[in-house]
Order: sequence, then structure tokens, then C-alpha cells
Amino acid sequence: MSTLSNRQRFNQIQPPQKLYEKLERLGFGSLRPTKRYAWKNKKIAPVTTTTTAKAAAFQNYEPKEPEYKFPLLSFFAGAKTPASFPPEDLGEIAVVGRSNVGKSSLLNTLAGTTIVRVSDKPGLTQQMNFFTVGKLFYMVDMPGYGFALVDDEERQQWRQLMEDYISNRKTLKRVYMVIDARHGLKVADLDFLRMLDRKKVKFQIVMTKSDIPVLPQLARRIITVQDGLKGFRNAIQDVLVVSSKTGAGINQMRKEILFLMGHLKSKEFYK
Ligand SMILES: Nc1nc2c(ncn2[C@@H]2O[C@H](COP(=O)(O)OP(=O)(O)OP(=O)(O)O)[C@@H](O)[C@H]2O)c(=O)[nH]1
Ligand SMILES: [Mg+2]
Repeated sequence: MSTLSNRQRFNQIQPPQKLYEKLERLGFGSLRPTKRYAWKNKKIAPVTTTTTAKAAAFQNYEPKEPEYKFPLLSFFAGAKTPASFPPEDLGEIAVVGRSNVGKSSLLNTLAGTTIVRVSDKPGLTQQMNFFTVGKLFYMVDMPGYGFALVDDEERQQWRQLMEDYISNRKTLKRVYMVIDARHGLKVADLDFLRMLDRKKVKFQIVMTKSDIPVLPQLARRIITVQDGLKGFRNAIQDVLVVSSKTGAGINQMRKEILFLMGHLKSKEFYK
């Protein structure tokens, strides 16, 4: 029988180099600068003199991703009952997650705005808010679940509203479950994920506040979250790693959303 605590077991995970390289590309910094990668951090192609040195250096050179932007974000509708949902005329994505994990902040950072209200106190978003991204698609901000300060009845109503929406909304293309990089998947998240699986709704985890843990802890957290997803049939296995504060990982998420909503061609997405 193992006598290691969860914390000790967590600290023993050895994330692969590939994961650190991915995090570095997303803007989370590097483990330690090595001579091999030092020039890469300068974000320019290396200047070399001999042809062989040039070929070797360019083998490691990755061209910078284009910067993806969303068109103007506008508030479109707020809903406390299904009757107030807007018509199903555009594709949409929705963010769900525990209170205060950073759902509303994430929408702001994706859209490059501050119009979605955020707060350092949990329980700010108290209805479903629909935002239009230009005229391309909707982004839907949800109240957090597992919020202790509302009474049971109200919590039950929110949960019912979210379930109704998720089960019946024809234009909903993906649910993004936002989790805090310091905490990973909690009981309330797993409970919500089981509901999504039962309803056969595709979902993807977005780990936000990823600027807070140090890099090895962040990498370990990603591994434990990926492990936790193994039993779910409707999970996208790839976990998005972002920070709404520093903007790391946001360009990648914008790119994936634009592709999902049909506004980026396969040729451009996979190049
Ligand atoms: N360091 C850091 N803080 C963040 C990040 N994202 C959000 N926050 C902070 O987390 C707090 C909660 O953010 P919100 O976006 O309001 O969280 P929410 O999930 O919408 O909360 P509810 O509407 O109450 O469910 C705010 O104080 C944000 O500034 C992040 O990526 N990094
Ligand atoms: Mg909110």
C-alpha cells in the first residue's frame, strides 16, 4: 500500500519535455534558458554564416503564429429563463465552471474588451449572458456552479436553466469548462461533466489562471487533469491552457474557436 500523500504523488509527476516546449510556445515561459533555445526567445530567425549551421538552426526555427482577433463583442441578451434565450440563428460556444474561476474574464480577454463584468467576489454572474462576436457567433457566459452564497433553491434553478440550455440548444457547438490551474478538476466539475456526458455534449477543459502556478506545477496539473478526463466519452482530450491576465494561450484558443465556428479554413488551421 502506498503511503504517499496526494501532494507527494503530485510532486513526483515528471512532465515530459514536449509539454514544457508547448507551454513555452503558448507564452508561459521556459523551464530554464538553455544555449540551444536562447536565440528562440528573441523571436527572430538566427543569423548564421555557414550553410550547414544555417540549415541546422532553421530546423529548430518555428515561424510565429499569426495573431488572431475577434471582431467587436457586444452584449446581446440576458436570460434567467429559457423563454429569454435569443433565436438560434448563429453558432455559439458557452463557458461553464465553478464560481470565480475566471469565466467572464476569459471572454473579455478572448474578445479584447472589458465589457463582460468580472469581480474578485464569487457569484457575480447571475444569469446567462449572450454576447455577439461581430456577427460571427455568440459567446455565452454562465453563472458559476457550486456557489455557496445562494440558497439551495436558487442554485437548483440555475442548474436547471443550464441543463435546459445545454440539452436543447441546437446551435451550441461546444461547452468550455473553465477550471483554475491551481486546483484542477473538483467534485462539482466532475459532477457537471458527467451531466454533459449523459447529454452527449462535446466539451473541452480550459485551464485558466495558469499564470499563478510555477511552471513545473502547471505542467503536473495538466497531466492530472488529462488523466481525470479519461473516463469521459465527450471530452476533447486536449486541454487548453490560458491566462486572462497575461494573455498566454489566448491566441491559440481564439484560433480554435474561429476554426470551430467555421471562420478559419482547414488549410490555415492545420498549417
Ligand atoms: N491571476 C489571474 N487572475 C484571474 C484570471 N482570470 C480571472 N482572474 C481573477 O479571478 C477573479 C474572478 O474572475 P471572474 O471572471 O469574475 O470569474 P467568474 O468565473 O466569471 O465568476 P462568477 O461570475 O462569480 O461565476 C477576478 O478577480 C479576476 O481578476 C487569470 O487568468 N489570472
Ligand atoms: Mg462571471
